[in-house]
Amino acid sequence: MDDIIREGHPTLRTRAEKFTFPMSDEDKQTALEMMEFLENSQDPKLAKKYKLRAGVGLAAPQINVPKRMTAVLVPDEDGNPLFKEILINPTILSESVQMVALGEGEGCLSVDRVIPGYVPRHDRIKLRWYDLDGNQHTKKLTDYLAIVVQHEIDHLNGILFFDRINEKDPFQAPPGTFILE
Ligand SMILES: CC(C)(C)[C@H](NC(=O)Nc1cc(F)cc(F)c1)C(=O)N(CC(=O)NO)CC1CCCC1
Ligand SMILES: [Zn+2]
Repeated sequence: MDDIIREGHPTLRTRAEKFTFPMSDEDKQTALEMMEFLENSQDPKLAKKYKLRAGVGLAAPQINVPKRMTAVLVPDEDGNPLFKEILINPTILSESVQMVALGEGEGCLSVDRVIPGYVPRHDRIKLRWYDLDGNQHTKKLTDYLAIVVQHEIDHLNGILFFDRINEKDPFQAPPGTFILE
């Protein structure tokens, strides 16, 4: 997974293709490797050894695979997986009017620079996705987990987090946006 493409690579600005089922073994293998990358990046020893930033999400376009799949691995305070899923053809069925933004802004595994500013996102979303076997799942997500998933789905649509930062005033978010510290 050291072949994470960086900002400037055209694949990061393309719309990824939907999967049809059954998925090829190759695509399933790629999905599992994406999750393995996140697990390794969150292992302090391995992260140190391979100089990895602890990743919580990775979208296939970031490894130059323009297909609609993303791995999400969000740990809880004890480091146990709060949400660990490979999302195939994820779609947001509904989203709250309430907006949220991380107080410290966002970064990206494909963006090697710090871009300050609030990234306004929906605080609650109803997510639908398929797993590697083609089973359908639906789940309501809130706060940080909702932020991660929206960040990853943006990658499937060629959107990067800084596209959503207010250009005139980076730390101005839409009125009522909940700032998550
Ligand atoms: C860009 C990077 C800083 C590596 C970010 N990591 C991250 O948020 N790590 C983290 C946070 C925790 F709360 C607990 C923990 F264990 C690790 C990340 O993976 N991403 C994913 C990405 O770039 N996907 O394409 C960026 C995040 C910004 C907001 C949502 C995802
Ligand atoms: Zn990213």
